[in-house]
Amino acid sequence: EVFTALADLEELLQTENYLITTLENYVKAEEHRIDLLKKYAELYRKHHDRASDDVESHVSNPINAYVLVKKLTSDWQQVETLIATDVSSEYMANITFIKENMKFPTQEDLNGAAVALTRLQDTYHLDTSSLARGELNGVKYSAELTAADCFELGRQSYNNGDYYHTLLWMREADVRLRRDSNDTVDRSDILEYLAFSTYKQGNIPLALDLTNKLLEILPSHPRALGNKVYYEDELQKYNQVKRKGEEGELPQPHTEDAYHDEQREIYESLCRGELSPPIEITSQLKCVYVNHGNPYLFLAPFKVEEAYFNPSIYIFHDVMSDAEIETIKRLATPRFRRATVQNSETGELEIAQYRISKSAWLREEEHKHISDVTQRVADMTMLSMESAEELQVVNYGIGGHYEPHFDFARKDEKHAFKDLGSGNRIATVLFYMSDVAQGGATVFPNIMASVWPKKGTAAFWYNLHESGEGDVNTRHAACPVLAGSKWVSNKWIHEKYQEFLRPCSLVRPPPELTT
Ligand SMILES: O=C(O)CCC(=O)C(=O)O
Ligand SMILES: [Fe+2]
Repeated sequence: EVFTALADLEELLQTENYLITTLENYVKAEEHRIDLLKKYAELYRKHHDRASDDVESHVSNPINAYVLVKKLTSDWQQVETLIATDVSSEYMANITFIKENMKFPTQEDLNGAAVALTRLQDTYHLDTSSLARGELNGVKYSAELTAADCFELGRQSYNNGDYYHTLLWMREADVRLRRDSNDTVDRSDILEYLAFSTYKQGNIPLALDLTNKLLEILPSHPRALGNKVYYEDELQKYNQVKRKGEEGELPQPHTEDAYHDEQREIYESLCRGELSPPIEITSQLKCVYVNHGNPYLFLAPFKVEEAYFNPSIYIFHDVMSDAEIETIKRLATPRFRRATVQNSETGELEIAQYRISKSAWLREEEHKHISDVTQRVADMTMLSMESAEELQVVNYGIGGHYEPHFDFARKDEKHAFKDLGSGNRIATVLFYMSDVAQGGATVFPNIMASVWPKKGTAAFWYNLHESGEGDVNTRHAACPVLAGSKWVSNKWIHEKYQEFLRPCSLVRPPPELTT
């Protein structure tokens, strides 16, 4: 599928360019054919009208008689041939070739792109009408959506059983249709989706109301007639129950659900940049130059900023050059696959809605720039790269994200990493290889920390406590990308060989001995 990475979407523009050219050429060919037919028609009409002025004297002339017969035999044959000429096959063959040989989106892509848009809408609190105007947080990025575009978003949501977004987008389609009645969508279709989704959301009176409106437009609409009876019945039953006072209590939210809702709220607020760590933490955070006593780093020490303290999250500035980034992107792009996650029960790799991006792995031997990056990670972290994984490159497309997760394997994940022989993922170094126009932060909901992508910087944290126990506070997520393209790469460092290397802190002196 193509919607999961921006790199693929760029190729779609090229496909579209070929399609447009084919369409233009087809239109030209058809126009030429129609022009010829028009000329024939005009000529025939002219001759005919002249003859009709005086029928008898016209046909009594032998030359005219000959011309008339000839026109209707051999000349007319040409007209028929021209009418029957199939200009379309050649162009259809062209289109088929383009679809088969170039990147082309599928129905799943359409669905994926629609789901991504509704996810962005929720996470970033974007209202439907601004989105339809092509605005993201007040910045106009794109053309307006038509009523038909909004209708399709509603239809996709409906097919996913998402009635909440169906209603939002169908209402918007309706508003836009009233404004621009030239649009290619029928109000009756909008009303039908609105009525059914409203019913699904439990509002029977409104569903009935909408169905009646639909019947005003199309009085014999078969489904609407059936639904009207059904809604009226349901409403009657409901009213009877209410009169008897048998109404049960409203279901109370399950406490576990409430916990998850709260977690989700924190996660999304962090993505919107509305939360930060408490002042007790932020007031202690430092920015320092670090050389780890490594003579190579004396002249160009690392610029390190703390994003959180205990667990420490470090931000290293300017640790990946533009040239390295270009190499990494170039090598990874042709190898991109939809990113997978490990099923914690079966150990199988599978695709999931909660992780949407494309990724590829790069080996050190492939390019000096890759091995340079590994060496830099060693210098930054002072850890051994002996047991580290290859470099994972990730590109996020429209609404691409990775919901809150741990990078380390939990105890119950028996199958966790293929190579647990090298121990668990002790640390993560996450390189940002692009700036992101809007959205796309890496956020840590347990500690309310966030790191915003900046090209050339890297985030570094330990996933495990010194005991080897997983640190639950490292739970983190990649927020959906709202505007722009997000490129990152991960270097996961494992426990093996780090026994004597792990420093207590990168930026703080060891605690002083007290007497
Ligand atoms: O892209 C990000 O900001 C985080 C990615 C991540 O957490 C992961 O790939 O494990
Ligand atoms: Fe992660």
